[in-house]
Amino acid sequence: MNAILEIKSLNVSFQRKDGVVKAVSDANLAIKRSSIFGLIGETGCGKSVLAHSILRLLPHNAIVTGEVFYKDQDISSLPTEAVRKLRGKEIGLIAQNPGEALNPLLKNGTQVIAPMRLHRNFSKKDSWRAAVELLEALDLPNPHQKMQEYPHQLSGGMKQRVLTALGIGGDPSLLIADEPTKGLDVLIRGQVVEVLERLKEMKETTILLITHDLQVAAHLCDELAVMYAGEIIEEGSSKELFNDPIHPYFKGLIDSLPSNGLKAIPGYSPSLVHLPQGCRFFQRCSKAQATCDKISPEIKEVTAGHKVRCRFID
Ligand SMILES: Nc1ncnc2c1ncn2[C@@H]1O[C@H](COP(=O)(O)OP(=O)(O)OP(=O)(O)O)[C@@H](O)[C@H]1O
Ligand code: NI
Repeated sequence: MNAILEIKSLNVSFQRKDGVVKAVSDANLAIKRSSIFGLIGETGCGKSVLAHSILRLLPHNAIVTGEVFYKDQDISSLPTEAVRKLRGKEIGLIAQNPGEALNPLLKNGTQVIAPMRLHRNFSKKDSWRAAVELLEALDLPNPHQKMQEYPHQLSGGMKQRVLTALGIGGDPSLLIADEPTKGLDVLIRGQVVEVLERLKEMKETTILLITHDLQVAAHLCDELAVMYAGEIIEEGSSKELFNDPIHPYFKGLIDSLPSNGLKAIPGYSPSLVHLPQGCRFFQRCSKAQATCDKISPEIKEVTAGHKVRCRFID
Protein backbone atom coordinates (compact mmCIF):
# COMPACT_ATOMS: atom_id res chain seq x y z
CA MET A 1 0.00 0.00 0.00
CA ASN A 2 1.09 3.49 -0.75
CA ALA A 3 1.18 4.67 2.84
CA ILE A 4 3.46 7.49 3.95
CA LEU A 5 2.83 6.72 7.61
CA GLU A 6 1.88 3.46 9.25
CA ILE A 7 1.27 2.91 12.92
CA LYS A 8 1.24 -0.64 14.20
CA SER A 9 0.02 -1.83 17.59
CA LEU A 10 0.73 1.47 19.29
CA ASN A 11 0.20 1.59 23.03
CA VAL A 12 0.94 4.64 25.13
CA SER A 13 0.54 4.87 28.87
CA PHE A 14 1.67 7.29 31.54
CA GLN A 15 2.85 6.40 34.97
CA ARG A 16 1.08 8.66 37.43
CA LYS A 17 0.91 8.60 41.23
CA ASP A 18 -2.65 7.28 41.20
CA GLY A 19 -1.95 4.59 38.62
CA VAL A 20 -1.25 4.00 34.97
CA VAL A 21 -3.14 6.13 32.41
CA LYS A 22 -3.73 4.06 29.28
CA ALA A 23 -3.95 6.91 26.79
CA VAL A 24 -3.70 4.89 23.56
CA SER A 25 -4.48 1.18 23.24
CA ASP A 26 -3.50 -0.95 20.28
CA ALA A 27 -3.81 1.71 17.60
CA ASN A 28 -3.24 0.72 13.99
CA LEU A 29 -3.50 3.07 11.09
CA ALA A 30 -2.10 3.74 7.65
CA ILE A 31 -2.14 7.14 5.99
CA LYS A 32 -1.97 7.24 2.21
CA ARG A 33 0.33 9.70 0.48
CA SER A 34 -1.25 13.04 -0.43
CA SER A 35 -4.40 12.32 1.51
CA ILE A 36 -6.00 13.95 4.50
CA PHE A 37 -6.54 11.53 7.35
CA GLY A 38 -8.78 12.69 10.18
CA LEU A 39 -8.56 11.62 13.80
CA ILE A 40 -11.68 12.47 15.74
CA GLY A 41 -13.16 11.80 19.15
CA GLU A 42 -14.05 13.67 22.32
CA THR A 43 -11.64 15.43 24.62
CA GLY A 44 -9.13 13.20 26.40
CA CYS A 45 -9.60 10.18 24.11
CA GLY A 46 -5.92 10.11 23.13
CA LYS A 47 -5.69 11.98 19.83
CA SER A 48 -2.84 14.33 20.72
CA VAL A 49 -0.93 11.61 22.56
CA LEU A 50 -1.11 9.41 19.46
CA ALA A 51 0.12 12.28 17.28
CA HIS A 52 2.92 13.24 19.64
CA SER A 53 4.15 9.67 19.83
CA ILE A 54 4.89 9.81 16.08
CA LEU A 55 7.34 12.66 16.62
CA ARG A 56 8.59 11.42 19.99
CA LEU A 57 7.23 14.49 21.70
CA LEU A 58 5.82 12.77 24.77
CA PRO A 59 7.01 13.54 28.30
CA HIS A 60 9.42 11.22 30.10
CA ASN A 61 6.74 9.39 32.06
CA ALA A 62 5.29 7.99 28.81
CA ILE A 63 5.63 4.27 28.13
CA VAL A 64 5.34 3.60 24.41
CA THR A 65 5.22 0.29 22.56
CA GLY A 66 4.49 -0.46 18.92
CA GLU A 67 5.93 0.62 15.62
CA VAL A 68 5.79 3.74 13.49
CA PHE A 69 6.81 3.53 9.85
CA TYR A 70 7.45 6.74 7.96
CA LYS A 71 8.17 6.34 4.24
CA ASP A 72 8.68 2.62 4.91
CA GLN A 73 11.32 3.23 7.57
CA ASP A 74 10.70 2.08 11.12
CA ILE A 75 11.25 5.39 12.89
CA SER A 76 10.18 3.99 16.26
CA SER A 77 13.50 2.17 16.48
CA LEU A 78 15.57 5.26 15.63
CA PRO A 79 17.35 7.24 18.33
CA THR A 80 15.41 10.33 19.45
CA GLU A 81 18.01 12.59 17.86
CA ALA A 82 17.29 11.08 14.43
CA VAL A 83 13.54 11.52 14.90
CA ARG A 84 14.12 15.12 15.95
CA LYS A 85 15.76 15.71 12.58
CA LEU A 86 12.54 14.70 10.82
CA ARG A 87 10.57 17.32 12.72
CA GLY A 88 9.64 20.34 10.66
CA LYS A 89 11.40 19.08 7.55
CA GLU A 90 9.74 15.74 6.88
CA ILE A 91 6.96 15.85 9.44
CA GLY A 92 5.53 19.22 10.43
CA LEU A 93 3.35 19.86 13.44
CA ILE A 94 0.71 22.45 14.09
CA ALA A 95 0.51 22.05 17.86
CA GLN A 96 -2.76 22.20 19.73
CA ASN A 97 -2.24 25.04 22.19
CA PRO A 98 -1.23 28.23 20.40
CA GLY A 99 -0.69 29.90 23.76
CA GLU A 100 1.94 27.40 24.82
CA ALA A 101 3.50 26.46 21.53
CA LEU A 102 4.96 29.85 20.65
CA ASN A 103 8.07 31.14 22.40
CA PRO A 104 6.99 34.32 24.25
CA LEU A 105 10.50 35.77 24.07
CA LEU A 106 10.93 35.65 20.30
CA LYS A 107 9.34 37.86 17.68
CA ASN A 108 6.62 36.14 15.66
CA GLY A 109 8.60 36.63 12.47
CA THR A 110 11.75 35.07 13.91
CA GLN A 111 9.70 31.99 14.79
CA VAL A 112 7.93 31.74 11.44
CA ILE A 113 11.13 31.99 9.39
CA ALA A 114 13.04 29.44 11.49
CA PRO A 115 11.80 26.28 9.70
CA MET A 116 12.26 27.93 6.30
CA ARG A 117 15.85 28.86 7.12
CA LEU A 118 16.62 25.52 8.69
CA HIS A 119 14.94 23.12 6.29
CA ARG A 120 14.82 24.95 2.99
CA ASN A 121 18.10 26.88 3.19
CA PHE A 122 16.30 30.15 2.53
CA SER A 123 18.27 33.33 3.11
CA LYS A 124 16.98 35.63 5.82
CA LYS A 125 15.52 37.98 3.25
CA ASP A 126 13.84 35.22 1.22
CA SER A 127 12.42 33.53 4.26
CA TRP A 128 11.05 36.83 5.56
CA ARG A 129 9.35 37.40 2.22
CA ALA A 130 8.03 33.82 2.10
CA ALA A 131 6.75 34.16 5.67
CA VAL A 132 4.84 37.33 4.80
CA GLU A 133 3.32 35.57 1.79
CA LEU A 134 2.36 32.57 3.87
CA LEU A 135 0.78 34.71 6.58
CA GLU A 136 -1.06 36.68 3.91
CA ALA A 137 -2.39 33.43 2.49
CA LEU A 138 -3.58 32.60 5.99
CA ASP A 139 -5.33 35.98 6.11
CA LEU A 140 -3.34 37.41 8.96
CA PRO A 141 -3.87 41.17 8.84
CA ASN A 142 -0.73 43.35 8.53
CA PRO A 143 1.70 40.43 8.36
CA HIS A 144 4.77 42.73 8.14
CA GLN A 145 3.90 44.45 11.36
CA LYS A 146 2.75 41.26 13.08
CA MET A 147 6.07 39.61 12.34
CA GLN A 148 7.84 42.39 14.25
CA GLU A 149 5.59 41.82 17.26
CA TYR A 150 5.64 39.19 20.02
CA PRO A 151 3.12 36.36 20.57
CA HIS A 152 1.37 38.12 23.48
CA GLN A 153 0.37 40.90 21.09
CA LEU A 154 -1.65 38.48 18.96
CA SER A 155 -5.24 37.36 19.47
CA GLY A 156 -5.95 33.62 19.80
CA GLY A 157 -6.99 33.36 16.16
CA MET A 158 -3.85 35.16 15.02
CA LYS A 159 -1.63 32.90 17.13
CA GLN A 160 -3.31 29.91 15.53
CA ARG A 161 -2.41 31.22 12.10
CA VAL A 162 1.19 31.94 13.11
CA LEU A 163 1.41 28.37 14.41
CA THR A 164 -0.02 27.05 11.17
CA ALA A 165 2.67 28.98 9.26
CA LEU A 166 5.29 27.48 11.57
CA GLY A 167 4.05 23.95 10.93
CA ILE A 168 4.08 24.25 7.15
CA GLY A 169 7.06 26.59 6.72
CA GLY A 170 9.58 23.76 6.33
CA ASP A 171 7.48 22.29 3.51
CA PRO A 172 7.04 18.90 5.19
CA SER A 173 5.77 15.81 3.35
CA LEU A 174 3.51 15.01 6.28
CA LEU A 175 1.76 17.62 8.36
CA ILE A 176 0.20 16.82 11.70
CA ALA A 177 -2.42 19.46 12.40
CA ASP A 178 -3.76 19.20 15.95
CA GLU A 179 -7.04 21.10 16.19
CA PRO A 180 -5.97 23.81 13.75
CA THR A 181 -9.47 25.32 13.71
CA LYS A 182 -10.13 25.31 17.43
CA GLY A 183 -11.21 28.64 18.87
CA LEU A 184 -11.38 30.33 15.49
CA ASP A 185 -14.47 32.15 14.30
CA VAL A 186 -16.33 30.69 11.36
CA LEU A 187 -14.72 32.91 8.75
CA ILE A 188 -11.15 32.26 9.84
CA ARG A 189 -11.87 28.58 10.30
CA GLY A 190 -12.88 28.51 6.64
CA GLN A 191 -9.59 30.13 5.70
CA VAL A 192 -7.51 27.63 7.64
CA VAL A 193 -9.49 24.81 6.03
CA GLU A 194 -8.78 26.33 2.64
CA VAL A 195 -5.06 26.55 3.34
CA LEU A 196 -4.98 22.85 4.31
CA GLU A 197 -6.88 21.96 1.16
CA ARG A 198 -4.48 23.97 -0.96
CA LEU A 199 -1.49 22.33 0.72
CA LYS A 200 -2.79 18.93 -0.20
CA GLU A 201 -3.70 19.88 -3.74
CA MET A 202 -0.75 22.04 -4.72
CA LYS A 203 2.08 20.54 -2.70
CA GLU A 204 0.65 17.05 -2.26
CA THR A 205 1.26 17.33 1.45
CA THR A 206 -0.21 14.46 3.45
CA ILE A 207 -2.14 15.70 6.45
CA LEU A 208 -3.04 14.02 9.70
CA LEU A 209 -5.83 16.23 10.94
CA ILE A 210 -6.96 16.04 14.54
CA THR A 211 -10.26 17.72 15.10
CA HIS A 212 -13.38 17.91 17.21
CA ASP A 213 -15.19 19.44 14.32
CA LEU A 214 -17.12 16.77 12.43
CA GLN A 215 -18.10 19.20 9.72
CA VAL A 216 -14.49 20.13 9.05
CA ALA A 217 -13.61 16.42 9.07
CA ALA A 218 -16.40 15.54 6.64
CA HIS A 219 -15.36 18.34 4.34
CA LEU A 220 -11.59 17.81 4.36
CA CYS A 221 -10.78 14.22 5.13
CA ASP A 222 -10.38 11.34 2.72
CA GLU A 223 -10.23 8.88 5.58
CA LEU A 224 -11.17 8.97 9.21
CA ALA A 225 -10.45 7.16 12.44
CA VAL A 226 -12.74 7.69 15.39
CA MET A 227 -11.23 7.25 18.84
CA TYR A 228 -12.97 6.51 22.10
CA ALA A 229 -11.20 6.09 25.45
CA GLY A 230 -7.83 5.39 23.82
CA GLU A 231 -9.06 3.00 21.15
CA ILE A 232 -9.88 3.42 17.48
CA ILE A 233 -13.50 2.30 17.31
CA GLU A 234 -14.34 3.01 13.68
CA GLU A 235 -12.26 3.68 10.62
CA GLY A 236 -12.69 4.02 6.90
CA SER A 237 -13.23 6.47 4.08
CA SER A 238 -14.83 9.64 5.28
CA LYS A 239 -17.63 9.36 2.73
CA GLU A 240 -18.48 5.83 3.82
CA LEU A 241 -18.33 6.70 7.51
CA PHE A 242 -20.67 9.66 7.23
CA ASN A 243 -23.05 7.80 4.89
CA ASP A 244 -23.08 4.66 6.96
CA PRO A 245 -21.88 5.23 10.52
CA ILE A 246 -21.97 1.94 12.43
CA HIS A 247 -20.46 2.14 15.90
CA PRO A 248 -23.04 3.39 18.43
CA TYR A 249 -20.53 5.97 19.68
CA PHE A 250 -19.81 7.40 16.25
CA LYS A 251 -23.55 7.38 15.47
CA GLY A 252 -24.05 9.28 18.71
CA LEU A 253 -21.42 11.84 17.70
CA ILE A 254 -23.23 12.46 14.45
CA ASP A 255 -26.56 12.80 16.27
CA SER A 256 -25.00 15.35 18.58
CA LEU A 257 -24.29 17.74 15.70
CA PRO A 258 -26.31 20.97 15.85
CA SER A 259 -27.85 20.14 12.47
CA ASN A 260 -29.14 16.87 13.91
CA GLY A 261 -30.69 18.44 16.98
CA LEU A 262 -27.75 18.38 19.43
CA LYS A 263 -28.68 15.04 20.98
CA ALA A 264 -25.76 14.55 23.35
CA ILE A 265 -24.59 11.04 24.26
CA PRO A 266 -25.53 10.52 27.93
CA GLY A 267 -22.82 9.71 30.47
CA TYR A 268 -19.05 10.09 30.45
CA SER A 269 -16.03 8.30 29.06
CA PRO A 270 -14.44 5.83 31.47
CA SER A 271 -11.33 6.78 33.40
CA LEU A 272 -8.21 5.79 31.49
CA VAL A 273 -6.75 4.65 34.80
CA HIS A 274 -9.63 2.29 35.58
CA LEU A 275 -10.76 0.98 32.22
CA PRO A 276 -13.69 -1.43 32.15
CA GLN A 277 -13.02 -5.07 31.36
CA GLY A 278 -15.27 -5.32 28.29
CA CYS A 279 -16.30 -2.72 25.75
CA ARG A 280 -15.19 0.76 26.81
CA PHE A 281 -18.43 2.30 25.53
CA PHE A 282 -20.66 -0.26 27.27
CA GLN A 283 -22.04 2.02 29.99
CA ARG A 284 -23.24 4.64 27.55
CA CYS A 285 -24.36 2.36 24.75
CA SER A 286 -28.04 2.07 23.89
CA LYS A 287 -27.35 -1.16 21.98
CA ALA A 288 -25.39 -2.89 24.76
CA GLN A 289 -26.04 -6.55 25.39
CA ALA A 290 -25.40 -8.71 28.42
CA THR A 291 -21.86 -9.77 27.58
CA CYS A 292 -20.59 -6.37 26.40
CA ASP A 293 -19.23 -5.51 29.84
CA LYS A 294 -17.15 -8.71 29.88
CA ILE A 295 -15.82 -9.22 26.40
CA SER A 296 -13.67 -6.56 24.86
CA PRO A 297 -14.52 -6.21 21.16
CA GLU A 298 -11.87 -6.33 18.48
CA ILE A 299 -11.86 -4.01 15.52
CA LYS A 300 -13.10 -5.84 12.43
CA GLU A 301 -13.60 -5.03 8.80
CA VAL A 302 -17.33 -4.80 8.08
CA THR A 303 -17.14 -3.87 4.41
CA ALA A 304 -14.00 -3.20 2.35
CA GLY A 305 -11.92 -0.68 4.25
CA HIS A 306 -14.62 0.06 6.84
CA LYS A 307 -13.62 -1.23 10.29
CA VAL A 308 -15.68 -1.21 13.46
CA ARG A 309 -14.98 -2.22 17.06
CA CYS A 310 -18.36 -3.60 18.15
CA ARG A 311 -19.60 -7.17 18.53
CA PHE A 312 -23.23 -6.37 17.77
CA ILE A 313 -23.64 -4.42 14.62
CA ASP A 314 -26.74 -4.48 12.53
N1 LIG B 1 1.96 13.58 30.52
C1 LIG B 1 0.85 12.94 30.85
N2 LIG B 1 0.74 12.29 32.03
C2 LIG B 1 -0.39 11.64 32.35
N3 LIG B 1 -1.48 11.60 31.59
C3 LIG B 1 -1.45 12.23 30.42
C4 LIG B 1 -0.29 12.95 29.99
N4 LIG B 1 -0.55 13.49 28.75
C5 LIG B 1 -1.81 13.13 28.45
N5 LIG B 1 -2.35 12.38 29.44
C6 LIG B 1 -3.68 11.78 29.45
O1 LIG B 1 -3.86 11.04 28.27
C7 LIG B 1 -5.21 11.14 27.83
C8 LIG B 1 -5.27 11.50 26.38
O2 LIG B 1 -4.87 12.86 26.22
P1 LIG B 1 -4.86 13.61 24.82
O3 LIG B 1 -4.23 14.92 25.05
O4 LIG B 1 -4.26 12.74 23.80
O5 LIG B 1 -6.39 13.79 24.51
P2 LIG B 1 -7.05 14.43 23.21
O6 LIG B 1 -7.89 13.40 22.57
O7 LIG B 1 -6.01 15.08 22.39
O8 LIG B 1 -8.01 15.52 23.87
P3 LIG B 1 -8.33 17.01 23.41
O9 LIG B 1 -9.36 16.88 22.35
O10 LIG B 1 -8.86 17.65 24.64
O11 LIG B 1 -7.07 17.63 22.93
C9 LIG B 1 -5.89 12.14 28.76
O12 LIG B 1 -6.63 11.43 29.71
C10 LIG B 1 -4.76 12.87 29.40
O13 LIG B 1 -5.10 13.28 30.70
NI1 NI C 1 -5.54 16.98 21.91
